[in-house]
Amino acid sequence: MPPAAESESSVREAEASPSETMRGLLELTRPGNVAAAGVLTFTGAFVADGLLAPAAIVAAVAATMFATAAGNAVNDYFDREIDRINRPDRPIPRGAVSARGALWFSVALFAGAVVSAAVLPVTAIAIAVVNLVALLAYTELFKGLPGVGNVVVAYLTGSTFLFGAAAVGGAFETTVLVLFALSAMATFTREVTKDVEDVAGDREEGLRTLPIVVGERRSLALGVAVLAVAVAASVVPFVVGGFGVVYLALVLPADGVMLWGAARAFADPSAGQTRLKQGMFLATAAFIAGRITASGGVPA
Ligand SMILES: CC(C)=CCC/C(C)=C/CC/C(C)=C/CC/C(C)=C/COC[C@H](O)COP(=O)(O)O
Ligand SMILES: CC(C)=CCC/C(C)=C/CC/C(C)=C/CC/C(C)=C/COP(=O)(O)OP(=O)(O)O
Ligand SMILES: [Mg+2]
Repeated sequence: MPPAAESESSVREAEASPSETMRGLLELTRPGNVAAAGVLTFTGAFVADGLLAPAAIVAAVAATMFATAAGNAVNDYFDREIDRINRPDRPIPRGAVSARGALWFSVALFAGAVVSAAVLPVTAIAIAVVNLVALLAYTELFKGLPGVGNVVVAYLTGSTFLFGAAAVGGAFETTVLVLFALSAMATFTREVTKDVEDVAGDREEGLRTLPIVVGERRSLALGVAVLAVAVAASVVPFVVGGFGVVYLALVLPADGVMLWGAARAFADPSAGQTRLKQGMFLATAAFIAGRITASGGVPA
């Protein structure tokens, strides 16, 4: 960052009160995502093994929540110039948190993730190591490559199911793998939609995101195709995973909301990505309800 800009942002930082800074730090973590990622991790463990290993579940959920918070905070640190254009209301561009403060905050959160994951089985530790490296490398290495950043975020989000299941020794249960695939595909579609929403700032910063390289409509069409596959596959946990009809009663409306969001994105990417997220959270509830009402097929 050039000295003048640095001094300008430090002037704004000097105006931030302690309460504004605390609120800014909390906002950096994107607490809604942190909570949701924790729920996904719990769901992976629950689907794989029920509640038979509570200590491992707690450690896995904590690791995921620390890692997601850390990833969001370090993403805003690296994105601070782009966000001055795309998201001027985010904590760093608005001066609530200094860039250096955000960086050290993310380091502390990453340390929490490492300590929490260290007590888990080796498969879970391996997933955590891969994820922590991917989170650190995402913005600088992957985000600016067409489609690659979207795939990385999609993997990271889906991996929470694998991580939770690995924490209790069931990482590769069929149903867990299906939930991994469903959430990864839906997240890919939402990430592409968010890139369409962010084209202005991303182009200004020279990022070669999918919409910038292949066009916005083609990118959105790819997102719809990927989501359609996920929607079609979303009945699998009911057909082969033993998830009850309650699962269908929740996942089918979730599918509808996600498809609605993907279609809406062509006219309004911001509204579309928000709708997609709502559908994804409803689908998460469907997974949990499905496992609670599961019969056969899934461990007691
Ligand atoms: C077809 C079907 C049934 C799909 C399943 C969809 C599903 C359950 C997706 C899970 C999505 C979810 C609840 C993720 C947790 C939150 C999270 C870690 C999201 C990753 O977000 C990265 C994003 O770029 C952050 O941006 P923003 O949300 O705008 O802050
Ligand atoms: C299981 C373990 C140990 C870790 C998983 C950690 C998880 C669930 C990560 C998924 C969420 C995620 C990818 C967070 C990192 C922050 C990120 C990449 C946000 C997206 O950044 P941008 O592409 O800049 O989009 P924004 O415009 O929202 O900033
Ligand atoms: Mg960002």
